[in-house]
Amino acid sequence: MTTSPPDAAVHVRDLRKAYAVHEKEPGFMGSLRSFVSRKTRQVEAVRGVSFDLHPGEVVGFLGPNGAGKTTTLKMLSGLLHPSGGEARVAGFEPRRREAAFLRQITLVMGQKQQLIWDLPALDSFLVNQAIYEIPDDQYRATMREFTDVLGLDGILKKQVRKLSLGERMKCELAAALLHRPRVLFLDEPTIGLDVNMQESVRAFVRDYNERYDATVILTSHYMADVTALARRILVIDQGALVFDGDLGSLAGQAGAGKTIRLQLRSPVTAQVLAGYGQDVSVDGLSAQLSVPRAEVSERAARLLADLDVADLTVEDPSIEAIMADLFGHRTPPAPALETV
Ligand SMILES: Nc1ncnc2c1ncn2[C@@H]1O[C@H](COP(=O)(O)OP(=O)(O)OP(=O)(O)O)[C@@H](O)[C@H]1O
Repeated sequence: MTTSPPDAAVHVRDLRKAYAVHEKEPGFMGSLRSFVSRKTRQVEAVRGVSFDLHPGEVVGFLGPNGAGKTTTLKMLSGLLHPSGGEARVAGFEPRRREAAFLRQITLVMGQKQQLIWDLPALDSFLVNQAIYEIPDDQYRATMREFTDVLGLDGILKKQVRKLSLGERMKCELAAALLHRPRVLFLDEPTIGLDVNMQESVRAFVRDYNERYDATVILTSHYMADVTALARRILVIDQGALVFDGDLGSLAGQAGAGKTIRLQLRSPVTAQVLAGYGQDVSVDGLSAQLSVPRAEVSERAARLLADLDVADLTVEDPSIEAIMADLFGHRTPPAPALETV
């Protein structure tokens, strides 16, 4: 067993999880056969993941569908027992689910809800106040703060079932953070929300992180969440950590090109620009193209020399482009808006 660095908020070494999956042929005969002899297959969802997070760090946890993100977060919050390896969160072993540990963490799953459906959110908050033994003055202060940052005025006394998806998600977040946890596991916290609501959730998470120096692990299919909140990125693929670093290095590793944006003084066709780079698009006197990272200066110099350019800017590739480079067709599109 390794010892965790004394200041690590999250310490993970060689963490593993294998699920036993029962397999059954389709149809009635399949059911009969599986009744007589049951076939079991091991799915290695997480295969030896290691990382450390220091207090206050916000990391984006990315990977294609089925990579092992949710399984890792469930192990770190103690909902699943690892098949091997070691995890410590805020100094606790998550699998023991000690009360003192549960007071330090929260797990928010955008697809699941903890609020009581038929009651106003305020009632669920009071239940959480009792469960986490939050003193009255702290409860009132936190409620004031969350109401302010999340704009909860006017929705707390409505039945949860009557709230819009975005209003409900705001209440879910407030309920999950009411006990002021120091470590946040946020699994798709903005899923299905419209762009404004996604921005409110991001602003809330940013504010909470700064106010309480909270450590945050965030998974999201909306890359804007990740770029807005996280400086460090962990990428998991088929249960293994394949990247740990900043966005710029991830772009370098993925081999994604840079984007050159042009403002032209006289029109140029896409065919002409195709001689300078790829993924060319032209809209009147504006154009953009993608060029290999190592050749940015040479291509930019040629464009400036050959064409009548009013302005030229160079941008890093979007994180969507990076993930597409890394995982190609396995990268899921952002989910469609959910209706409730
Ligand atoms: N309860 C379970 N029983 C069996 N297999 C499971 C179970 N939960 C997850 N898996 C499998 O483990 C693997 C990892 O799943 P996990 O949900 O952790 O991935 P993920 O990265 O969160 O994916 P997504 O982005 O689609 O939510 C997948 O192959 C999945 O099918």
